[in-house]
Amino acid sequence: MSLVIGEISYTNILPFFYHLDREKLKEANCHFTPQVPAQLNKAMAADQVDIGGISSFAYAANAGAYTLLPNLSVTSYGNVNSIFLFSKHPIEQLAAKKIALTSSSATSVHLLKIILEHFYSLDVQYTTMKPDFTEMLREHDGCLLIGDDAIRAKRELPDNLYSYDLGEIWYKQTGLPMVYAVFAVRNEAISKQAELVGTVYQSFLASKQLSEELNYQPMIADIVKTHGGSEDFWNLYFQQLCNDFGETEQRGLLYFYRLAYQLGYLKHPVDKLVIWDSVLIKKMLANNEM
Ligand SMILES: C=C(O[C@@H]1C=C(C(=O)O)C=C[C@H]1O)C(=O)O
Repeated sequence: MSLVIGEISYTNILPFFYHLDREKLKEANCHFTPQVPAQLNKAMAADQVDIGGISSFAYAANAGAYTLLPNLSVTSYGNVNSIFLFSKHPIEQLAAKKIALTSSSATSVHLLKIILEHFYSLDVQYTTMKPDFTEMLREHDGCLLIGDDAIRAKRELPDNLYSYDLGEIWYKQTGLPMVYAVFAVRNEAISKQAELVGTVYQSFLASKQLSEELNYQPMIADIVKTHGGSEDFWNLYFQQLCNDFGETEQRGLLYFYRLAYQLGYLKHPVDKLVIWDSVLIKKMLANNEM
């Protein structure tokens, strides 16, 4: 029995991974695979990754095959600070303009399309590219970057460019949080090895809780060393992200799915989320079945 754990290679997912007892999980035959979200989405759809963080859009595209893990997400109520449309023109003037989209995202590219099409009534031309800010803007009017690529570009943004935080726009337009990443597990992995899935789930939850209790220290000190930026920036970044997945976050996500379906980005409507039963998990733990 073994499980492949997908690990999004951006700092925003760190609260779930920083305090994991990786040695213990490796001894239990878990393997970690760090990749950008679009690659993890693909790998999970191809049965190469069993459990972990994926783009929330990828859950909707594979809803029948995956189950969501409760209380875990990467969400923002307003500014997300790492998902930006950078543009040579004000957003209202983007009709028929050319936008380069990062190839590492699934949620944010659809979020941008929904924002421009549904909220701004703009028809825009899109090209998908590797997340290279300079290359993307060479022949395009704007570009979408996410994660650490977006944080770096925003830090060094030339004065003549506009930047739009997609989390902020979504919240202003809908009054709802935006869920970028969810934690999912392939249904097959639950049916074959529920105990190990439970152990991994509890480990993610414990890491998240400890991260919150410690106010994201010392994680932030490590991030400053590896990614630069100030402690103040990262403190605010993690304070503004929400890692819960309760009723309001789920409502925001379902509204995103509704618009994605209406605009033709999802083949099937998703109006229900299948979430692993946390009561059952607790019972299994209490009975020492995990
Ligand atoms: C907040 C972010 O959320 C990420 C955005 C994703 C996407 O657009 O598909 C996927 C996973 C999240 O970790 C970010 O990368 O900045």
